[in-house]
Amino acid sequence: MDKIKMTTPLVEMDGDEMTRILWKMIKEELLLPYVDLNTEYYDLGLACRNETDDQVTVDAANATKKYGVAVKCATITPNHARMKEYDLKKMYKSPNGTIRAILDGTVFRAPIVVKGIEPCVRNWKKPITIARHAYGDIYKNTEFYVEKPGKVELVYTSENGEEKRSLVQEFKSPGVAMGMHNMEASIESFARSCFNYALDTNQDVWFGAKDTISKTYDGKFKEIFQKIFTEEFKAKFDAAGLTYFYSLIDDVVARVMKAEGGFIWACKNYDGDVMSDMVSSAFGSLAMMTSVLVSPDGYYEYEAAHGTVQRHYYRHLEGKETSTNSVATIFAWTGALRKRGELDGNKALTEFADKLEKATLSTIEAGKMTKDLAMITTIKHPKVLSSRDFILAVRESLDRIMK
Ligand SMILES: NC(=O)C1=CN([C@@H]2O[C@H](COP(=O)(O)OP(=O)(O)OC[C@H]3O[C@@H](n4cnc5c(N)ncnc54)[C@H](OP(=O)(O)O)[C@@H]3O)[C@@H](O)[C@H]2O)C=CC1
Ligand SMILES: O=C(O)CCC(=O)C(=O)O
Ligand SMILES: [Mn+2]
Repeated sequence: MDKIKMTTPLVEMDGDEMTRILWKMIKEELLLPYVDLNTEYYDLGLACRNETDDQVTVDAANATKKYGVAVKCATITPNHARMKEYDLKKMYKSPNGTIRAILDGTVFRAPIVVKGIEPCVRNWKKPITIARHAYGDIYKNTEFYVEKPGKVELVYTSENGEEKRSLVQEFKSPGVAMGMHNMEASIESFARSCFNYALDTNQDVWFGAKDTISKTYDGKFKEIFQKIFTEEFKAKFDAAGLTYFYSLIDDVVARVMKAEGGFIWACKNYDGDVMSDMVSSAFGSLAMMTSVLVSPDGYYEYEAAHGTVQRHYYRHLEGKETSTNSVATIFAWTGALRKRGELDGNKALTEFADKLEKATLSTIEAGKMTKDLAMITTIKHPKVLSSRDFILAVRESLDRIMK
């Protein structure tokens, strides 16, 4: 069989730890045998970020703007422990924060639903899609440790030198302080992408923020969502029988737990980060959630919602067998290949992405899965596979489908 050709390169961002191991296996076993992979490769592994003073991350984000579609492996965001472990020149910022700040947009995260893996929240009958604002807030903050008594102020200086200041805290003893921001234009495009996605997928939109406490910051999110909804989307929502619902974030969290699912939950950046892990884990496993960043300029970055699975990697380094679930990383590749195929009118590539997803899900439905799923499946006597054996089982299934 001839390999499927690709006309435009896909931006490939490699990553760290266990997901870097899975990345290589997925390419070797599930992609390269069938596709003449045309990627522009960026190594976002921590060693290379350190060598390039993190320039590689910026280059990868700019390449995504050039070609339109990227696929990213999970990466380490360094903390003090990682500084020592990797002998880093500095404590680099999150590559995801850097890339999302350059591309802007909304991250859509939806659970991968498969027979035999039921949500542990009994009343969830349909998937819940998290729409996470990808720009700003704590992911683009500035913060410091206050060592001695003194005053921390927030100061704004306009272009012609006028100042606006407000006291953050009069410190009598050591503490911490942080400044963060967001942009009206980014919040507007976040709102538009949520409402457009709702119309495309025929789902309601729920949004929660804490406007009673954060009257100006969260209040602005609430106001912009309502304005965009009323002015641009209400008529279309009415015609489609859909609704937009706003409430305080804590009320929304409580309601989500009692709901049936089948809606888009728009979340501010941090809420979406945390709640997507809660939703994916309750739907089955952290490794069963897709994630795509859709930028207002029409760029797409596909990834898994989970991290580098550090604990499994240390087992791997000790020479022990691991059973790490590669499904979300496989789906990051299929999402990116499908989008590349759609943009290039490359039907063979789009169909390949569909087949690889089908092969992955049918492997699980046949009772072959990694440990995280085996612990919760309703399938009797599941076969627990190692990281590699699961990918090989998907390969067998894919070979059958591709014939
Ligand atoms: N998008 C990204 O690039 C992200 C990167 N990170 C980075 O990842 C690193 C590790 O973060 P951590 O908090 O451990 O989060 P992880 O999401 O990597 O893992 C947390 C735990 O979830 C379970 N888990 C997650 N993914 C899988 C999988 N594919 N298969 C099986 N189990 C899974 C494991 O549980 P158990 O051990 O019980 O089996 C694991 O220990 C950090 O350095 C962080 O900076 C974190 C989040 C996102
Ligand atoms: O970039 C990071 O450090 C964390 C990212 C993350 O947790 C996510 O994308 O869900
Ligand atoms: Mn996260």
